[in-house]
Amino acid sequence: MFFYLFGIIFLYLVWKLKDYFDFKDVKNYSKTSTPLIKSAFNIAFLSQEEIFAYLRRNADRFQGSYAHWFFGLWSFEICRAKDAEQILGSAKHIDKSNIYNLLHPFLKTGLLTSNGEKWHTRRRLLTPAFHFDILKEYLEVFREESDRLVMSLKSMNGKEVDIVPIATQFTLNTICESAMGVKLSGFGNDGIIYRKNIYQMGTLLLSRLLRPWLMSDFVYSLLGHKKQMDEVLKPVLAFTKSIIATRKANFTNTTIEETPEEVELNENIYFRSKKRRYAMMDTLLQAEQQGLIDDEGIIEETDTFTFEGHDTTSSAITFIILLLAHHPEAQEAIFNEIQEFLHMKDELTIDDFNRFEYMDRVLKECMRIYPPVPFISRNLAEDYQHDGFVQPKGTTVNIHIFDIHRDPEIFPDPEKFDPDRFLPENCAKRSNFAFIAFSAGMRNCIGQRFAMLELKMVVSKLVSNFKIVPITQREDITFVGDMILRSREPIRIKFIRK
Ligand code: HEM
Repeated sequence: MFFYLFGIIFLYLVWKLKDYFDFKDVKNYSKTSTPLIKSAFNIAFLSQEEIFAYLRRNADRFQGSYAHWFFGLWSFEICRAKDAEQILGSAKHIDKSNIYNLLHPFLKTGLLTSNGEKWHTRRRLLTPAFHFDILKEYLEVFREESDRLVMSLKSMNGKEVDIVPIATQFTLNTICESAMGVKLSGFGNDGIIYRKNIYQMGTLLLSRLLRPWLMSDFVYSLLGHKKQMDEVLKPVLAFTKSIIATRKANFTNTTIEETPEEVELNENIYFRSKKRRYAMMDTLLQAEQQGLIDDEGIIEETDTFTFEGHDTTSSAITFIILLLAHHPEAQEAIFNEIQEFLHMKDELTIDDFNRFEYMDRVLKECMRIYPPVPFISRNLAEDYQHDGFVQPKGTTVNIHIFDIHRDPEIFPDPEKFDPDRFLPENCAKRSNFAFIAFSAGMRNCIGQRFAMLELKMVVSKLVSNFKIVPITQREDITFVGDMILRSREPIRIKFIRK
């Protein structure tokens, strides 16, 4: 096996050496990190936490964006807002880089991973699923699930809890109900296995990404990694498939029962049925009836929404709670803001949530410090000039949201929690690309408003019912390199009933 591996790596390096000489311009660029063979091997076998730290060290060393040469692959690593603006603000560089191909066995080419015409068509098709009227329906799901979360935390009053699995279960419940219209409780242990295997997949993906010789499907399979990945993915893919089947059966039954007038009415409000709550998947099922998408398409989008819609929000909730726990003054200010809006009524409306200015600033500041998606990646559609050097067409550009959010020139004392950074007058002083937790430009997050509403609902319920007390200290957190921001250790919190 070792002999095989050595041979493959050697052939790969000889083949890639040509690229090194092709990229003459970048090679002379002073901010270039070119780990030589020995250190490149060290990087390839770094642990998840070491790779996260390595990237932060590089951002620090170059005090901004830099070029990176790693096993024959050139990439441009963006750590500053002005460079991110050049890429994300352009209508040209909208294609995802090859890194996303690693997600194909899981998400195929759904909205997150597709490019070109397919992406345009799907984005148009799915945008109505986030219409204001529909968000109102999701709000009810968020309310029910947040109430359930509060009940469960009350039963653990004052005890130390690890918030990570609690947040993940909450967000998986909400996405299953709002995206797929089914309650997770009806699927036994499937949700738990799904969550566990998504974590394992992240680890396997990173190890493939760090070892470029594994990019070839042939080599990946030859060395036995594909089998391992297939085993991890099997229950994940089966989980969404079974949910789609359940919803599909209901969808067909419901449409048969409706009168032509009802069908017309439902179509006008994005296929919402009066008989049951709308789910994002209904948009896809309706599109299927119109011949705009096939079975495969429904599966890839459902997998995409289930994954993107729960793991990101779970990371966001985890770190929002941690920061609130460390800032009782912010908990109190949010509570006071809620009281102003609750005046004379029991529950908050979608308009109230949209008017919460202070809470909005707190959530953004939390996602600035702890962006749930720490990096994204693009493929340059044409040559790109940077600092007098040309990054050639086809180069992978990695945009490190984590480092962009820590640029001390834009966010002085970046680790300090200061929601006032998001006061309108302060936002006006900086680039629109300085805070990009939801990315920006044409390929920004389609679920941004959905996510903000979910976060505001759960935060308002938690702050109204509990005093949130920290156990984990911020400086004790070790982050791991993954698609989503995760801590190696549990994040421990106490919820004390008010
Ligand atoms: C706090 C929560 C969230 C954060 C921080 C977040 C962040 C992001 C980011 C940074 C991207 C760009 C990805 C890239 O360029 O590779 C993205 C794209 C996307 N997000 Fe989110 N997201 C969140 C919640 C959601 C939710 C709740 C959904 C679905 C219900 C969702 C669905 C998507 C999809 C489908 C894309 C791909 C959009 C496209 O390429 O057209 N996200 N998100």
